[in-house]
Amino acid sequence: MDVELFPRERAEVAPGAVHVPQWLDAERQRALLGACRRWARPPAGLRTVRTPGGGTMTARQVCLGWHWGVVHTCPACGRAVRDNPDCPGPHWYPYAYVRTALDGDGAPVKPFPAWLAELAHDAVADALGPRAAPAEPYDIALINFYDGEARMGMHRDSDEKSDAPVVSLSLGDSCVFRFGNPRTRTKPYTDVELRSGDLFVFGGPSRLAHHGVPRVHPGTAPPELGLNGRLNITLRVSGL
Ligand SMILES: O=C(O)CCC(=O)C(=O)O
Ligand SMILES: [Fe+2]
Repeated sequence: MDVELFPRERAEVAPGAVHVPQWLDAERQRALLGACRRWARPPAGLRTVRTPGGGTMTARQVCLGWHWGVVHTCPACGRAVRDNPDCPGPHWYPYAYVRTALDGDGAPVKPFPAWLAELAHDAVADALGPRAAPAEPYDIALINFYDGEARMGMHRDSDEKSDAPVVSLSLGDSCVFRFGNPRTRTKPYTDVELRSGDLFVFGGPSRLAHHGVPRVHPGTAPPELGLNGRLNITLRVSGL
């Protein structure tokens, strides 16, 4: 990793949304990457997630603690569909947190380790202050792997029953992380470059803000990490 002439500064991107550059040092990044490689293996390993309407997400995902995925498939058309006018079947919001990889190999979700809950707690305390750290333990990890072509559309993390801040850790290639507002998927938003080792925490008035990843910059990972592509680990409190 190049040494910066001027270190990147921490920034409050929106109320309750803080970017802390280089929060994980090289050794902790390597350790977290090693854990992600173990979690990505079957059973209940890395999978392709379906989108409502019959497509697939370009980032592939593995979950810990609770599995987030498609639980309702339209009986008429077989797709994870919310509102398909061509389909005579009833439609539901197709996603939920469950304990098995229902839309993968059907195996039980891997456990959420205590050390990861501690890491999430420390991340919130560092980014937002010790009073912002929730009393309930962090118990969900969604780990997304992006190759150079992968993206993530604007969305809100709204399936949790807790308002505890979301903790996001990045490894590997840099990306453009678009952080918006709770009301619309469009402007106003701020584009932030997230690099390997960066922390981003969003809670309080920004807990339900729209966000997404419009672009990954291939080949920008620190060479000593040994990862082609980008991993993002989001840690959440389920409230379930
Ligand atoms: O990859 C990222 O930085 C964002 C991931 C995300 O928004 C999510 O998993 O819900
Ligand atoms: Fe998200």
